[in-house]
Amino acid sequence: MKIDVISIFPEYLAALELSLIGKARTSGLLDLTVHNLRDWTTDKHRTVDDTPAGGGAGMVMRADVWGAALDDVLGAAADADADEGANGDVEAGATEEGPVLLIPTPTGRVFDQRMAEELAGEDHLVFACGRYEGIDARVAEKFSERVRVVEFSIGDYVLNGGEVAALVAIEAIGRLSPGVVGNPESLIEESHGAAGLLEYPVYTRPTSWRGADIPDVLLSGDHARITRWRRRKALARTAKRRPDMLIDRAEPLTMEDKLAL
Ligand SMILES: COc1cccc(COC(=O)c2cn[nH]c2)c1
Repeated sequence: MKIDVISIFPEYLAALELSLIGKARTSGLLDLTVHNLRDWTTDKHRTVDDTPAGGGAGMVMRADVWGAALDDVLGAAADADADEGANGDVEAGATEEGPVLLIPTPTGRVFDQRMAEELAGEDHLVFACGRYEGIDARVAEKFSERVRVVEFSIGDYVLNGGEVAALVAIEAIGRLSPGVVGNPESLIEESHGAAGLLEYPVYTRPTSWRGADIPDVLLSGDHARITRWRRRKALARTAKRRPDMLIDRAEPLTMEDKLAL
């Protein structure tokens, strides 16, 4: 998978050189490049923003600078000159192939494990990290004529820029890419995973710690019993903390599940 990130603070993305994502980059599993948006400016001061049309506080990021950067980074898929059909119509919008342009924004669709799974199957992701009051709306509008554009939010709060949201999404997506996580098994029982429940509580040595012991069942060696216990704990935790996850389930609850609630 190829990932490009465009930001005025490329050093913010240095965390992607560490740990699993860092190893995936070294091994070539993940081809990740961070770009400085200012490299596409043409003025002496390398200006990327201007005052908001219609007034208001703060600054807005310029469409011309973002357009130049995205034309380069998205490559052929986003060629600015539309290919006209025989009757002169501009070719219809974005296709299911080609790169996906991802824009972190408080106004976006909420990023969740489903979206991470969908995006993990893509060949090329381009993250446009906005700052200030955001990016000129014509950028998402015009590029959506050429590529798939996903404006996404990582939660209902406002950050100073999209870099942190891009780090969250890249980690959530990257770890699902084949080969990035050593043992794919560990991806199955996770919270928000296939079971559609929060994960059960986990324990390890020491067996006894400050008067609290590991639940006996986990030391019993009876794997069927352990599996049942873990399912019951996952259900109880989900019912208590995220009852919304028990409604409209892809995986309906079994009778044993319902009895455990
Ligand atoms: C592109 O326009 C803007 C405008 C304002 C802030 C940001 C940074 O993203 C967030 O604040 C965010 C992302 N998910 N939850 C919050 C982007």
